[in-house]
Amino acid sequence: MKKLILKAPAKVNYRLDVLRRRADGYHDLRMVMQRVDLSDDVEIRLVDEPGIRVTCGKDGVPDGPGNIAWRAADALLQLSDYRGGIDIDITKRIPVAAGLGGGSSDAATVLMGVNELLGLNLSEQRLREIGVKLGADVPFFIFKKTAIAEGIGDQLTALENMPKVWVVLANPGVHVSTGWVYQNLQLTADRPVAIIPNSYAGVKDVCGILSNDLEPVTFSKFPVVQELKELLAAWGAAGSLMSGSGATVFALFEDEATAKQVANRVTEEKGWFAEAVQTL
Ligand SMILES: C[C@](O)(CO)[C@H](O)COP(=O)(O)OP(=O)(O)OC[C@H]1O[C@@H](n2ccc(N)nc2=O)[C@H](O)[C@@H]1O
Ligand SMILES: Nc1ncnc2c1ncn2[C@@H]1O[C@H](COP(=O)(O)OP(=O)(O)OP(=O)(O)O)[C@@H](O)[C@H]1O
Repeated sequence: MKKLILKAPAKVNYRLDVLRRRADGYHDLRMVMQRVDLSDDVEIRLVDEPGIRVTCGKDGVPDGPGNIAWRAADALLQLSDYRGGIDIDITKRIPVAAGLGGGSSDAATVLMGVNELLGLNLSEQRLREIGVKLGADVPFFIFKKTAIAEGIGDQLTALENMPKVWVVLANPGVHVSTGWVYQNLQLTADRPVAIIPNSYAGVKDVCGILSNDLEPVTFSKFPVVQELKELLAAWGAAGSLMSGSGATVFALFEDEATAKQVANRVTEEKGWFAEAVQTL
C-alpha cells in the first residue's frame, strides 16, 4: 500500500489590502502571506477499493465530499486513469474557519501528495491552476514561500529572505464566514496602492507592513476580536493583527520566551486557543 503523511501548515496575512470588487463578486487583493509552524497532519493512502474517503473527526469539519480535501483528490482523479481508491485522514490542529487557511492548506497538500503518489507529474503551475478552483488561498500553499499575493490571491511573487519571527496565534472561539466578511466590506474609492518593501531586516520591519482591510468588518460583528488584538499589544507584542477574515489574531515577538509567556497567559486568563509558533 502506497501512502504519504504530510504536514499542512497554517498561514497568516502580514498585509491584506482590498483593491476592488470584481464583476464575479470576488475581490482583487494585494497581500503578504506567510506560512507558520502550526500544521494539520494529512495521511493519504492508495487503496484497492475505488472511491475517495476523507475522515477528520473534528467538530465543524465535514467528512466525505463536503471536505475540501475530498474535492482536491477528486479533481486529480478526474485527470488520471487510476482505478483504485484514495483514503485521506486529517489530524486537525489548525483552528477551523479562523483566518488561518487550514482547509486550503489541507487541499493544497492533497493535490501535491496525490500528484506524487499517482505519478501524475503535474507541474507546480498546473497544480496552482487546479487549486484556485477549490479556494483562493490554495495556490499559496502549493507555492510554499512567503509571497506577495495579487489577483484574488493566486498571482504569487516570492519574498525572499524573510526574517524568522516568533508568532503568537490566538483565537477567541468565534467562527467567521469569509464570504460574509467580503460581502459586508465598505470599499473606499481609489485608495493609493501601498508600497510593499522587498526586504525585511527583523521583526520591526515586518511590523511596518501590518495592516488588514477586513478588520473593521469582523470587529463590528465580533468586538472580542478587537479586544484580543489590543490585549496582545498591551502584553508586549511588537505588533498584532487579525489574520485573513479572522477571528484569529496574531502577534509578533522578538524572542521565544516572551511569545510563550503571552500564549500561556491568553490560555490561562482568557481560556482561549493560543500557541507560540515560528514562521516557516
Ligand atoms: C481571507 C483570505 O483567507 C486571505 O488570505 C482569502 O482572501 C480567502 O481565501 P479562501 O477562504 O480560500 O477563499 P474562497 O474559499 O475562494 O472564497 C470564500 C469567499 O470569500 C470571498 N472572496 C474570497 C477571495 C477574494 N479574493 N475575494 C472574495 O470576495 C468570496 O465571496 C468567496 O465566496
Ligand atoms: N479540511 C478542512 N479543514 C477545515 N475546514 C474545512 C475543511 N473542509 C471543509 N471545511 C469547511 O470550510 C470552512 C472554512 O474552513 P477553514 O478552516 O479553511 O477556514 P479559514 O481558516 O477561515 O480559511 P481562510 O483563511 O482561507 O478564509 C469550515 O466551516 C469547514 O466546515
